Amino acid sequence: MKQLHKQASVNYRRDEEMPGNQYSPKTLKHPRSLPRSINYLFREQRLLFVLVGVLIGSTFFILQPTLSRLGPSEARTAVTSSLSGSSSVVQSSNRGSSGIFQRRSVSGRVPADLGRRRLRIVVTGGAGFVGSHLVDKLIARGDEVIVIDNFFTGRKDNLVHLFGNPRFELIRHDVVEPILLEVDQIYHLACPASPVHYKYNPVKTIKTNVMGTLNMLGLAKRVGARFLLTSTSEVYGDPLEHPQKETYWGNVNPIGERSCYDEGKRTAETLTMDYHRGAGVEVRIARIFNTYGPRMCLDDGRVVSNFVAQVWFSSLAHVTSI
Ligand SMILES: O=C(O)[C@H]1O[C@H](OP(=O)(O)OP(=O)(O)OC[C@H]2O[C@@H](n3ccc(=O)[nH]c3=O)[C@H](O)[C@@H]2O)[C@H](O)[C@@H](O)[C@@H]1O
Repeated sequence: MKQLHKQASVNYRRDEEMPGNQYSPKTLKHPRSLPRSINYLFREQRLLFVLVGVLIGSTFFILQPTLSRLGPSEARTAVTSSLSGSSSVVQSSNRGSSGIFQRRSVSGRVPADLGRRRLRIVVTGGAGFVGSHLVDKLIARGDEVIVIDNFFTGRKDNLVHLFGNPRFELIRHDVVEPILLEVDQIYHLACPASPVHYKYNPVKTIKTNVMGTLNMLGLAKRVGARFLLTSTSEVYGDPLEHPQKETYWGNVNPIGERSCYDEGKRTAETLTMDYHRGAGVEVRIARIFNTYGPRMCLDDGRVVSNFVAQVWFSSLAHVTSI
């Protein structure tokens, strides 16, 4: 303590002894340095080079997001027409909003014939009867489609015509396991639909409806994708109202043989609405009634294919409840 005190007094004395003992701030740089740097910039056309660099950079960043979404040939068209001063641009609305794409005319940024932004879409159960037709529509519309299917009732034959298409991908995957993909929209169809198939392994049927739907809704929430569930008229069970309106809640036996499907789809609808209300996921539910058409198996077990098969093979049609 004594020593410290001593040192402090020594320092004090030294300060006193120094001539001109005032606080001297750091000397400022010479004011002439500013015009000198401007001079440096103007010399040898340096400023011109900087400006040209900025122009090239910003042109690249403006065009890059558009070009990366196009195929090589479309990108070439886009570049050519934007260079030649084409006068149309397509601007998409926010993902969270209505999702309808608005066409706006702004001079010379994006070419005229691009239409709306290409979407990346997952279709679960896309190898099935309804799913494969949906995939065809989406591909024809110009979108990128990823099909996820475990081929329980679906067939590769339904999609084989798309195998060479660069906008099409097929993944063998069971939706009861989570999967992470970057997509804009999810069409969730994976589920056996014919009574013969969904009663084959009822526990798996309800697991697909609950776990599969949870996984797909989780994905939709994570990546901000819009979600569509294909539900069924079976959610009305043995209806007491005819025809059934959307507001009708149904009459379902929760312990019957069909309940793995009926209650499974009802739970899937509940989950869908809870993700919408709780997590803000944009959702759609489509209750499909009886469908039929090309790619449906003759032994599918649903009412129309049953009639056709019976008429085809025995020229007699029986009406039985399955
Ligand atoms: O009409 C309806 O209510 C049904 O319509 C379609 O079903 P659909 O195409 O007619 O039936 P399938 O041809 O059997 O297609 C189901 C697809 O899901 C697939 N799937 C099934 C089960 C499973 O666990 N995972 C899975 O990917 C199947 O392999 C198949 O590709 C929808 O896929 C069903 O969700 C909907 O309930």
